[in-house]
Amino acid sequence: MRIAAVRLQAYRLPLVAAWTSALGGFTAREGWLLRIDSEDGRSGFGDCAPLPGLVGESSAVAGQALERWREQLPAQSLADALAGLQQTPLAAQAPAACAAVECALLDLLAQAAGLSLRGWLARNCASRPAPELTDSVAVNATLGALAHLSDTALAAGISDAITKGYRVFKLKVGVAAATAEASRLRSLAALLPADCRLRLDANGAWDECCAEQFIEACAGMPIDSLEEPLADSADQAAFLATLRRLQDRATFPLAIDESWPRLADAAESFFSAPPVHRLIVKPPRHSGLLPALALARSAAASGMDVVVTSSVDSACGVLAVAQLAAVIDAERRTRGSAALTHGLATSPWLASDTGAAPVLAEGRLFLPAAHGLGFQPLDTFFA
Ligand SMILES: O=C(O)CCC(=O)c1ccccc1C(=O)O
Ligand SMILES: [Mg+2]
Repeated sequence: MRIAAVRLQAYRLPLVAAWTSALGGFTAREGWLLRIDSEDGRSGFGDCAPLPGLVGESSAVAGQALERWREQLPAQSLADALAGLQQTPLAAQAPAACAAVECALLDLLAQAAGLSLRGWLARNCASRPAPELTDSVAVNATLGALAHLSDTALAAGISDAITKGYRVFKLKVGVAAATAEASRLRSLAALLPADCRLRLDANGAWDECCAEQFIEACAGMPIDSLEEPLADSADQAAFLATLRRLQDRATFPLAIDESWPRLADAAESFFSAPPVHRLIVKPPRHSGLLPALALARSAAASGMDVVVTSSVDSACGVLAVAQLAAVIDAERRTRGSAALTHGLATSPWLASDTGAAPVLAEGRLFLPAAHGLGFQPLDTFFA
């Protein structure tokens, strides 16, 4: 099956409230929806919305890469386009753009095979025998930055999330003083139902001393995990050694998220003795769903937990990551472990979207039954 046309549509989606973290924030998400039409009249979709410093390349680099692919892809077969995608230097230079192209190609291949995208991944790329998929994945509620929530707003946010069936609540920390944040968390933790946990993300806010103080202060609290406790350092060996020391002291998993790209070159030695217990996987950072699945499998084989998250992405981007989460969960269950909770409940942060976002209920994200990705853009896109 050949590619007939490639179309791009830029978008800007305002948030319902400002997103803040130790790495700054944003009030809107900007990116492109990519549509690839095949000669048989089907359309596949991909989302490209990098967040420089957090996920992927700059917008300028992403835009140029998407233009290049728009010129190069027509008349290629889907299989050739997919096989060639990771071979070009553009794949590493523009991982978010590459992920969008890959997603649209996989959408078309899965539709042509009469399979959901997760079904296609499970059949073509996952372990043998193909793991048994579920149609929903557990997700955390995404509450925002602790420092920017009043006690009242925080209590209301948690109680609303509990009503909606969430059991894991994600909060950004590292915005105010670490000791003050830890003592607020302690008061909050005392009010949580027994089966609920806090998932924290410092986005690299702290030096070793601060991180250690925070982690000590959290001892005994129902913490699911803490992402990126440690500020970037030019000395990679020292960074990893400090993370390892912090993980040894913590009673909960520490997670690597945005510092992965600097560690990826030494992935083999990293996975031979992982310094932390958890890796956050974001396909637009890793050039697509297939490289992200390969990375997730390396991490899982090393004993790490793998959590996939979106980055307040549009419905198209969230669906792609959620399809991957279903496959990662299924493989984890075949190893006898319970599925983890993923960071995919970000759509409520968007005041408008590119299409229908996946249904969130009972603390889970429900995947569409449709063949392919299951994304349909609003009529205003590609009009
Ligand atoms: O995981 C979630 O629930 C929300 C995702 C999230 O925290 C995030 C959103 C945008 C950019 C970076 C991050 C991050 O995990 O650091
Ligand atoms: Mg994070």
